[in-house]
Amino acid sequence: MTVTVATLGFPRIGPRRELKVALERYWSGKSDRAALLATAAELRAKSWARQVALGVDHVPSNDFSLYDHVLDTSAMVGAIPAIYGWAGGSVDLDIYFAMARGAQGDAQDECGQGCTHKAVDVPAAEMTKWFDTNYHYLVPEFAAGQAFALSSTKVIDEYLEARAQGVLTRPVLLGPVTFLKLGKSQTEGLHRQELLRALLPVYVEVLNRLAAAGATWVQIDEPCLVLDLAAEDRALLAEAYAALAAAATGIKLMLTTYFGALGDNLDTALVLPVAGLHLDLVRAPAQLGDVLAKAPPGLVLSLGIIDGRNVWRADLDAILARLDPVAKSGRAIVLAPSCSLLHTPIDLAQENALDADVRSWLAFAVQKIEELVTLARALNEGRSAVAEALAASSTAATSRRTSPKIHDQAVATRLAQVTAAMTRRHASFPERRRQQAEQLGLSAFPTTTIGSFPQTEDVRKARAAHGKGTLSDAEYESFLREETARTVRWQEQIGLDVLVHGEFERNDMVQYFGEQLAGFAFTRHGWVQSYGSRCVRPPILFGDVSRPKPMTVAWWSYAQSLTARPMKGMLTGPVTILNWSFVRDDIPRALACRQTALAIRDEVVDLEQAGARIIQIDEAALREGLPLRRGDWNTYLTWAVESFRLTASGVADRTQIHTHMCYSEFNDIIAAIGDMDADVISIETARSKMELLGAFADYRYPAEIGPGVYDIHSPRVPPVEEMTELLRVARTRLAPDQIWVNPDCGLKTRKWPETEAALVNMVAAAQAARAALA
Ligand SMILES: Nc1nc2c(c(=O)[nH]1)N[C@@H](CNc1ccc(C(=O)N[C@@H](CCC(=O)N[C@@H](CCC(=O)N[C@@H](CCC(=O)O)C(=O)O)C(=O)O)C(=O)O)cc1)CN2
Ligand code: MET
Ligand SMILES: [Zn+2]
Repeated sequence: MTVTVATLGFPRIGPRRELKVALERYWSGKSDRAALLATAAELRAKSWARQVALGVDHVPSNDFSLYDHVLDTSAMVGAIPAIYGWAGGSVDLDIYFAMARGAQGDAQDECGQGCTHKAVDVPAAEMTKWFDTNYHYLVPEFAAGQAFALSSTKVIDEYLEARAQGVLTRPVLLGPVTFLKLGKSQTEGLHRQELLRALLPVYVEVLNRLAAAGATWVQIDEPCLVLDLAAEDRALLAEAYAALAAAATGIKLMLTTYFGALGDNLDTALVLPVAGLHLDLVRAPAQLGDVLAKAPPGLVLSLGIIDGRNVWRADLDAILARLDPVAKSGRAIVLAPSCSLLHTPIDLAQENALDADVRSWLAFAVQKIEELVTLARALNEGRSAVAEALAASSTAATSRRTSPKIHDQAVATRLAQVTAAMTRRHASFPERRRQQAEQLGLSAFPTTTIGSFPQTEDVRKARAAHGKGTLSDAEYESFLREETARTVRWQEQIGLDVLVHGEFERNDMVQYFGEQLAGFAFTRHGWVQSYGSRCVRPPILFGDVSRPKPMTVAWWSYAQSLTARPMKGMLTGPVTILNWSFVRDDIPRALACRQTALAIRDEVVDLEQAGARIIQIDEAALREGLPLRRGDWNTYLTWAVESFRLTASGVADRTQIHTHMCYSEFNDIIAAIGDMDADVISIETARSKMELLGAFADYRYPAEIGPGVYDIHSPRVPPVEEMTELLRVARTRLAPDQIWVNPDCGLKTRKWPETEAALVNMVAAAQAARAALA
């Protein structure tokens, strides 16, 4: 039987982030809807054509999104919260982007049809991490009596669009059970079974329309199948797929799982009435044996054997050795990446500045597809048909394994000398707190920000020019100094208590450190979507990590020299550096993390020596690194927390260590957060209205907390009363002397006008809280 090749999803942003540019132009009013939609269509056409040219048999459609595929699904089924004022019918772009980004005033109204729009002031929907990735989705919201109706025909439209270009695609849908599981309801006790029963007719309608349009296969993603599931979830899956199989005409479903093993859900998955099943054999290689033993003979297996979550070139010989017996068994198989290629950069061919050795060890989305096609040809036509490609793969694997670039004896020696004492502060928190209060002398409800200030076009342009050499080192430096000085003065002026330098010199909180640490490589165009138009270029951790020289001390010293108020030292922690990088797969993650911890520890000590009284070590990604299965949590949390403590514990008791985590689910890991033993933690709480403080209160979290009162993900300016109210709620959960006042996260994505207005309001809210205390 012929082995075929599928991609489960291709990056949406375009090789040069064309989608980002088009979206931001549209949002700022510099272009119109037609221009945005034309760019989007062009990107889709190019990505389909490219995949066809590379030899993909099952090219996906509806993997593209203007913002997020979960939001697309909410639009498809008409799950639009009442605050967005949707009147039914098809969900238009204004509502779509209001859900994605919030909306304020009438600035965004550009229907251009002469209708009078009311001024709107709505917050964005909640955004959270997609499984254990750095991709964020918009959380679906379900109301009491939630009804569903087909409200966006995007999936059908894009199928037809590709078809018109001669490409018969396999449309991608987010499966109904995962969709419901990712969502939340404002009403307690809203039954998921009722929701599912209301939802299924929409899915049936979509499948029938796709069938009518000519689709034969549909990829239906149910990554919830790799999570710990309750009996109730399993029942929902059974009910959902029975209904889809019974009602949908002629469509074959490829049930797609990724990011882990089916594990104890395998039997559940295998009895679902679907035509195919996709397995992540990178995260969970061992499951292939079980599946082969148990799967009904007619079930098409899609084998996810190329890593969709990392950038390493595959060892094709090793993979072929595993595939041979499956191919010979006569079962229909499809070769695929482990998951959508959304999480990898697009094309290594664009990288001409990478170290040649490191480059030869890498594969981005395009190269991964080439690997899949090579593997399929080896199985279909024999190895000799692709001898050259196989030899190149094998040479690269050997080169990487034996390269002197990845080992550093000094790092190994230093790691061997780490003691338990190095992971503990000297005194316990109450004693540290006393010393810190004495040294800092802050008032109640101290105000601060999380670190970054707006990364304006000017800042980015200056950095780009400096990179190109058209702006000299001295010019760039003096530009950054001026930005920093202005920002420090402004923070003093509006009355913030603890200041930051603004991070203008940083391209990104992880990449900036990656560029200065030994053991990391970085790309020019290796962008990966994080949310909406926002992208990151994850550094590539390929070797042992060390810090050749101080990284942030000079900028901190300059900023502190401008003010008498405490200036926070600002660092990214080792767990976050690790989780937001592409990490080597030849040593355990825990070890790479410890190496990074030692490097950042050196920076912490140097900042203290330079005079820093407060040092913030951001661990924004600690939670997203949590394994998807509860049974694996402890191991991870143990080494992650230990790495943080190793980083933070080189300082005196009077030095205040802050950490920052911008997410809102702590209930499950609050004990580990406590074990980190930070003096102050800032967290994201504005969108969830302080919901998560319950976890801290129940745990009797002893240290100080800055629950974010300003949702920085949206241009919306929160009024004083809104933040005062959030602080009032915080006071019902925490002791007044525990509370700091700060935004949810850094302000790099914001513009100055809204930032200024919001922070002035925030300071006023803190003053109101102080007054209420007196
Ligand atoms: N790594 C990481 N993950 C994270 C976060 C984070 O901050 N970092 N925050 C959370 C939310 N996610 C976010 C992800 C990205 C951005 C973000 O702002 N990204 C920027 C890019 C940041 C960057 O690397 N900037 C570079 C490159 C900027 C650039 O585009 N330069 C132009 C040229 C500039 C010009 O001429 O205008 C180019 O290279 O083409 C720089 O400043 O130097 C963007 O998409 O716009 C924000 C939040 C969770 N995950
Ligand atoms: N210090 C960083 C900033 O303010 C923390 C961001 S967490 C994603 O941008
Ligand atoms: Zn943050």
